[in-house]
Amino acid sequence: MKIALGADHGGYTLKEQIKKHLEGKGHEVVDLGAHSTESVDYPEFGRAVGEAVVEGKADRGVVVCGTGIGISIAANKVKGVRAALCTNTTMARLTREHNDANVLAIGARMVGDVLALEMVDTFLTTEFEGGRHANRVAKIEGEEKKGGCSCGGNCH
Ligand SMILES: O=C(CO)[C@H](O)[C@H](O)COP(=O)(O)O
Repeated sequence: MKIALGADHGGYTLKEQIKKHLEGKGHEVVDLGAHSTESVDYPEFGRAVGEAVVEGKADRGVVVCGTGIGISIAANKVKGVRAALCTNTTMARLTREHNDANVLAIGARMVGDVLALEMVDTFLTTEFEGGRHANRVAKIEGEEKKGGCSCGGNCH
């Protein structure tokens, strides 16, 4: 699989570990930064990963910041992104099975490295269940089309 990775300074070290882990398993990694622990702003990295996924430059994305919160919010601003902040492997599995999440968000200051790598593996190996969940994901996509304005999707 082709995986886009992004992190701020708080997530940089874990992002590097995830990169090594994924490459060791034969995945192709698209590393969209950051490239050091120098302080940076997480929104640009969340956006970069989100765009890579919706533009088909990566199959899925993983984003990391200190809590995982800011970078997941940023990634979710990109239309078509369903970024899920997870803190355990059950969430990582269920967000694939039920939400068809395409970006996994992790808080490097919140979870240990071993758990983080397990969540990544679970996220990448779990398929969307479809069925009743497909209707719900379609409704999320419908909300995106409305674009937060009153046009009903006509102006986009
Ligand atoms: O978790 C984050 C966003 O949700 C950031 O990683 C965090 O806010 C960075 O903080 P600092 O600049 O103090 O290292």
